[in-house]
Amino acid sequence: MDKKSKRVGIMGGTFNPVHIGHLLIAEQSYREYELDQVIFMPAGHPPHKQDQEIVSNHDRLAMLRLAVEGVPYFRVSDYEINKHGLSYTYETLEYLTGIAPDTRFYFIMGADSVKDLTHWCRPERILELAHILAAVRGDTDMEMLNREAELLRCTYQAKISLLGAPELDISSRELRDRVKNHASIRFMVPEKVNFYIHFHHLYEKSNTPPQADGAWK
Ligand SMILES: Nc1ncnc2c1ncn2[C@@H]1O[C@H](COP(=O)(O)OP(=O)(O)OP(=O)(O)O)[C@@H](O)[C@H]1O
Ligand SMILES: O=C(O)c1ccc[n+]([C@@H]2O[C@H](COP(=O)([O-])O)[C@@H](O)[C@H]2O)c1
Repeated sequence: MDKKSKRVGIMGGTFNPVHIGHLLIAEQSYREYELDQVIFMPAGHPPHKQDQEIVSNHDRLAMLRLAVEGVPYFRVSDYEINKHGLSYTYETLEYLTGIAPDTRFYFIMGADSVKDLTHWCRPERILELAHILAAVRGDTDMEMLNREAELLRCTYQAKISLLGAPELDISSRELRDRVKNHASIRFMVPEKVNFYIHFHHLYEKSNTPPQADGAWK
Protein backbone atom coordinates (compact mmCIF):
# COMPACT_ATOMS: atom_id res chain seq x y z
CA MET A 1 0.00 0.00 0.00
CA ASP A 2 1.55 3.33 -1.01
CA LYS A 3 1.46 6.64 0.79
CA LYS A 4 -1.50 7.77 -1.29
CA SER A 5 -3.81 5.09 0.13
CA LYS A 6 -7.00 6.53 1.48
CA ARG A 7 -7.51 6.22 5.20
CA VAL A 8 -11.06 5.67 6.33
CA GLY A 9 -12.37 5.33 9.86
CA ILE A 10 -15.38 3.14 10.56
CA MET A 11 -17.38 4.10 13.63
CA GLY A 12 -19.62 1.11 14.25
CA GLY A 13 -22.37 1.15 16.82
CA THR A 14 -25.99 0.71 17.72
CA PHE A 15 -26.37 4.48 18.18
CA ASN A 16 -29.50 4.13 20.29
CA PRO A 17 -29.13 7.13 20.27
CA VAL A 18 -25.91 8.70 18.93
CA HIS A 19 -24.27 10.98 21.52
CA ILE A 20 -21.29 13.31 21.85
CA GLY A 21 -19.07 10.44 23.08
CA HIS A 22 -19.37 8.82 19.63
CA LEU A 23 -18.74 12.09 17.82
CA LEU A 24 -15.76 12.95 19.98
CA ILE A 25 -13.90 9.67 19.36
CA ALA A 26 -14.67 9.88 15.63
CA GLU A 27 -13.28 13.44 15.54
CA GLN A 28 -10.19 12.42 17.51
CA SER A 29 -9.56 9.51 15.12
CA TYR A 30 -9.93 11.81 12.12
CA ARG A 31 -7.36 14.27 13.52
CA GLU A 32 -4.90 11.85 15.10
CA TYR A 33 -4.71 9.41 12.16
CA GLU A 34 -5.17 12.00 9.40
CA LEU A 35 -8.15 10.12 8.03
CA ASP A 36 -9.86 11.17 4.81
CA GLN A 37 -13.25 10.44 6.31
CA VAL A 38 -15.09 8.64 9.07
CA ILE A 39 -18.09 6.50 8.19
CA PHE A 40 -20.70 6.00 10.89
CA MET A 41 -22.05 2.49 10.43
CA PRO A 42 -25.21 1.82 12.46
CA ALA A 43 -25.82 -1.88 13.00
CA GLY A 44 -29.12 -3.22 11.64
CA HIS A 45 -29.11 -6.15 14.04
CA PRO A 46 -26.28 -5.69 16.58
CA PRO A 47 -25.01 -9.19 17.43
CA HIS A 48 -24.56 -8.52 21.17
CA LYS A 49 -27.56 -6.31 21.86
CA GLN A 50 -30.49 -8.43 20.87
CA ASP A 51 -32.13 -8.12 24.28
CA GLN A 52 -31.97 -4.31 24.27
CA GLU A 53 -34.94 -2.13 23.32
CA ILE A 54 -33.75 -0.43 20.17
CA VAL A 55 -35.67 2.31 18.35
CA SER A 56 -36.31 1.80 14.65
CA ASN A 57 -33.53 1.70 12.06
CA HIS A 58 -35.17 4.72 10.49
CA ASP A 59 -34.91 6.77 13.69
CA ARG A 60 -31.30 5.74 14.45
CA LEU A 61 -30.27 6.59 10.92
CA ALA A 62 -32.13 9.92 10.98
CA MET A 63 -30.50 10.92 14.29
CA LEU A 64 -27.05 10.03 12.95
CA ARG A 65 -27.62 12.09 9.81
CA LEU A 66 -28.63 15.08 11.93
CA ALA A 67 -25.60 14.55 14.19
CA VAL A 68 -23.05 14.68 11.35
CA GLU A 69 -24.76 17.45 9.38
CA GLY A 70 -22.25 20.08 8.27
CA VAL A 71 -19.16 17.94 8.97
CA PRO A 72 -17.72 17.24 5.50
CA TYR A 73 -15.51 14.33 6.59
CA PHE A 74 -18.26 12.48 8.49
CA ARG A 75 -20.56 10.16 6.51
CA VAL A 76 -23.36 7.81 7.48
CA SER A 77 -23.74 4.43 5.79
CA ASP A 78 -26.97 2.43 5.68
CA TYR A 79 -25.11 -0.71 4.53
CA GLU A 80 -25.62 -2.74 7.74
CA ILE A 81 -29.14 -1.39 8.23
CA ASN A 82 -30.19 -2.67 4.80
CA LYS A 83 -28.42 -5.99 5.10
CA HIS A 84 -30.26 -9.12 6.21
CA GLY A 85 -29.20 -10.95 9.32
CA LEU A 86 -26.87 -9.93 12.13
CA SER A 87 -24.40 -7.11 11.53
CA TYR A 88 -21.05 -8.86 11.69
CA THR A 89 -18.12 -6.48 11.52
CA TYR A 90 -15.87 -8.87 9.57
CA GLU A 91 -18.51 -9.02 6.80
CA THR A 92 -18.76 -5.23 6.67
CA LEU A 93 -14.97 -4.91 6.46
CA GLU A 94 -14.82 -7.55 3.73
CA TYR A 95 -17.48 -5.65 1.80
CA LEU A 96 -15.66 -2.31 2.21
CA THR A 97 -12.29 -3.81 1.29
CA GLY A 98 -13.92 -5.35 -1.78
CA ILE A 99 -15.20 -2.02 -3.07
CA ALA A 100 -12.13 0.02 -1.99
CA PRO A 101 -9.13 -2.34 -2.06
CA ASP A 102 -6.54 0.45 -1.76
CA THR A 103 -8.06 1.93 1.36
CA ARG A 104 -6.63 1.53 4.83
CA PHE A 105 -9.48 0.95 7.31
CA TYR A 106 -9.49 1.99 10.96
CA PHE A 107 -12.23 0.56 13.16
CA ILE A 108 -13.06 2.92 16.01
CA MET A 109 -14.38 1.56 19.30
CA GLY A 110 -14.61 2.14 23.03
CA ALA A 111 -12.43 0.19 25.45
CA ASP A 112 -15.42 -1.97 26.46
CA SER A 113 -15.61 -3.27 22.89
CA VAL A 114 -11.87 -4.13 22.91
CA LYS A 115 -12.52 -6.36 25.90
CA ASP A 116 -15.23 -8.24 23.93
CA LEU A 117 -13.47 -8.40 20.58
CA THR A 118 -12.25 -11.99 20.87
CA HIS A 119 -15.91 -13.04 21.31
CA TRP A 120 -16.99 -11.34 18.09
CA CYS A 121 -17.44 -13.38 14.94
CA ARG A 122 -14.08 -14.00 13.20
CA PRO A 123 -11.91 -11.57 15.18
CA GLU A 124 -8.83 -12.67 13.22
CA ARG A 125 -10.43 -11.41 10.00
CA ILE A 126 -11.43 -8.07 11.57
CA LEU A 127 -7.89 -7.58 12.84
CA GLU A 128 -6.44 -8.48 9.46
CA LEU A 129 -8.64 -5.96 7.64
CA ALA A 130 -8.57 -3.02 10.05
CA HIS A 131 -6.40 -1.12 12.46
CA ILE A 132 -8.28 -0.77 15.77
CA LEU A 133 -8.49 2.64 17.39
CA ALA A 134 -9.62 2.30 21.00
CA ALA A 135 -10.99 5.06 23.21
CA VAL A 136 -10.94 5.01 26.97
CA ARG A 137 -14.34 5.22 28.69
CA GLY A 138 -15.21 6.24 32.24
CA ASP A 139 -15.02 2.72 33.64
CA THR A 140 -11.88 1.60 31.78
CA ASP A 141 -9.28 -0.36 33.74
CA MET A 142 -6.12 0.81 31.95
CA GLU A 143 -3.97 -2.08 33.10
CA MET A 144 -6.52 -4.57 31.80
CA LEU A 145 -6.94 -2.66 28.52
CA ASN A 146 -3.18 -2.64 27.88
CA ARG A 147 -3.04 -6.37 28.63
CA GLU A 148 -5.93 -7.10 26.25
CA ALA A 149 -4.37 -5.00 23.51
CA GLU A 150 -1.04 -6.78 23.93
CA LEU A 151 -2.77 -10.16 23.75
CA LEU A 152 -4.48 -9.18 20.48
CA ARG A 153 -1.13 -8.01 19.07
CA CYS A 154 0.59 -11.27 20.02
CA THR A 155 -2.23 -13.61 19.00
CA TYR A 156 -3.43 -11.94 15.82
CA GLN A 157 -0.62 -9.51 14.89
CA ALA A 158 -3.30 -6.88 15.45
CA LYS A 159 -2.69 -3.21 14.86
CA ILE A 160 -4.35 -1.62 17.85
CA SER A 161 -3.77 1.86 19.19
CA LEU A 162 -5.12 3.89 22.05
CA LEU A 163 -6.75 7.17 21.06
CA GLY A 164 -5.81 10.37 22.83
CA ALA A 165 -9.44 11.49 23.09
CA PRO A 166 -10.58 13.13 26.32
CA GLU A 167 -12.53 10.68 28.43
CA LEU A 168 -16.26 11.28 28.30
CA ASP A 169 -18.35 9.28 30.71
CA ILE A 170 -21.57 9.16 28.70
CA SER A 171 -23.56 6.29 27.20
CA SER A 172 -26.70 5.75 25.17
CA ARG A 173 -28.14 3.82 28.11
CA GLU A 174 -27.74 6.86 30.35
CA LEU A 175 -29.47 9.03 27.75
CA ARG A 176 -32.38 6.63 27.40
CA ASP A 177 -32.78 6.55 31.19
CA ARG A 178 -32.63 10.33 31.41
CA VAL A 179 -35.37 10.79 28.79
CA LYS A 180 -37.53 8.21 30.54
CA ASN A 181 -37.06 10.11 33.80
CA HIS A 182 -37.76 13.52 32.21
CA ALA A 183 -34.18 14.71 32.79
CA SER A 184 -32.45 16.95 30.27
CA ILE A 185 -30.11 15.51 27.65
CA ARG A 186 -29.24 18.90 26.24
CA PHE A 187 -25.54 19.17 25.29
CA MET A 188 -25.15 15.37 25.66
CA VAL A 189 -26.39 14.97 22.09
CA PRO A 190 -26.31 17.52 19.25
CA GLU A 191 -29.19 19.99 19.55
CA LYS A 192 -30.98 18.63 16.46
CA VAL A 193 -30.84 15.09 17.88
CA ASN A 194 -32.27 16.35 21.16
CA PHE A 195 -35.12 17.96 19.23
CA TYR A 196 -35.71 14.79 17.16
CA ILE A 197 -35.90 12.59 20.25
CA HIS A 198 -38.47 14.83 21.93
CA PHE A 199 -40.46 15.56 18.77
CA HIS A 200 -40.87 11.84 18.08
CA HIS A 201 -41.33 10.91 21.77
CA LEU A 202 -38.46 8.40 21.61
CA TYR A 203 -37.32 6.65 24.79
CA GLU A 204 -40.15 8.14 26.84
CA LYS A 205 -41.41 4.85 28.15
CA SER A 206 -40.43 1.27 28.22
CA ASN A 207 -41.79 -0.91 25.43
CA THR A 208 -42.09 -3.69 27.96
CA PRO A 209 -45.79 -4.49 28.43
CA PRO A 210 -47.25 -3.66 31.87
CA GLN A 211 -47.34 -6.55 34.33
CA ALA A 212 -50.60 -7.80 35.83
CA ASP A 213 -50.44 -5.28 38.70
CA GLY A 214 -50.01 -2.44 36.21
CA ALA A 215 -46.40 -1.73 37.18
CA TRP A 216 -43.71 -1.47 34.53
CA LYS A 217 -41.01 -4.10 34.79
N1 LIG B 1 -18.43 7.83 25.92
C1 LIG B 1 -17.77 6.99 25.11
N2 LIG B 1 -16.43 7.01 25.09
C2 LIG B 1 -15.74 6.13 24.27
N3 LIG B 1 -16.32 5.22 23.48
C3 LIG B 1 -17.65 5.16 23.48
C4 LIG B 1 -18.46 6.04 24.29
N4 LIG B 1 -19.75 5.73 24.07
C5 LIG B 1 -19.77 4.72 23.19
N5 LIG B 1 -18.52 4.37 22.82
C6 LIG B 1 -18.14 3.31 21.87
O1 LIG B 1 -18.83 3.55 20.66
C7 LIG B 1 -19.18 2.29 20.04
C8 LIG B 1 -20.68 2.26 19.75
O2 LIG B 1 -21.33 2.40 20.97
P1 LIG B 1 -22.88 2.17 21.22
O3 LIG B 1 -23.65 2.65 20.06
O4 LIG B 1 -23.13 0.79 21.67
O5 LIG B 1 -23.10 3.23 22.41
P2 LIG B 1 -23.13 2.99 23.97
O6 LIG B 1 -23.16 4.35 24.58
O7 LIG B 1 -22.03 2.08 24.41
O8 LIG B 1 -24.54 2.27 24.11
P3 LIG B 1 -25.30 1.55 25.34
O9 LIG B 1 -25.19 2.45 26.54
O10 LIG B 1 -26.68 1.40 24.82
O11 LIG B 1 -24.60 0.23 25.55
C9 LIG B 1 -18.74 1.19 21.01
O12 LIG B 1 -17.49 0.69 20.58
C10 LIG B 1 -18.59 1.93 22.33
O13 LIG B 1 -17.61 1.34 23.16
O1 LIG C 1 -19.04 -8.85 14.45
C1 LIG C 1 -19.38 -9.14 15.61
O2 LIG C 1 -19.42 -10.31 16.03
C2 LIG C 1 -19.75 -8.01 16.55
C3 LIG C 1 -20.14 -8.25 17.87
C4 LIG C 1 -20.48 -7.17 18.70
C5 LIG C 1 -20.42 -5.87 18.19
N1 LIG C 1 -20.02 -5.68 16.90
C6 LIG C 1 -19.97 -4.32 16.33
O3 LIG C 1 -19.35 -3.44 17.22
C7 LIG C 1 -19.90 -2.14 17.08
C8 LIG C 1 -20.32 -1.64 18.45
O4 LIG C 1 -21.32 -2.51 18.91
P1 LIG C 1 -22.33 -2.09 20.09
O5 LIG C 1 -23.06 -3.39 20.37
O6 LIG C 1 -21.44 -1.64 21.23
O7 LIG C 1 -23.20 -1.01 19.58
C9 LIG C 1 -21.04 -2.28 16.09
O8 LIG C 1 -20.56 -1.90 14.81
C10 LIG C 1 -21.36 -3.77 16.10
O9 LIG C 1 -21.89 -4.27 14.88
C11 LIG C 1 -19.70 -6.70 16.08
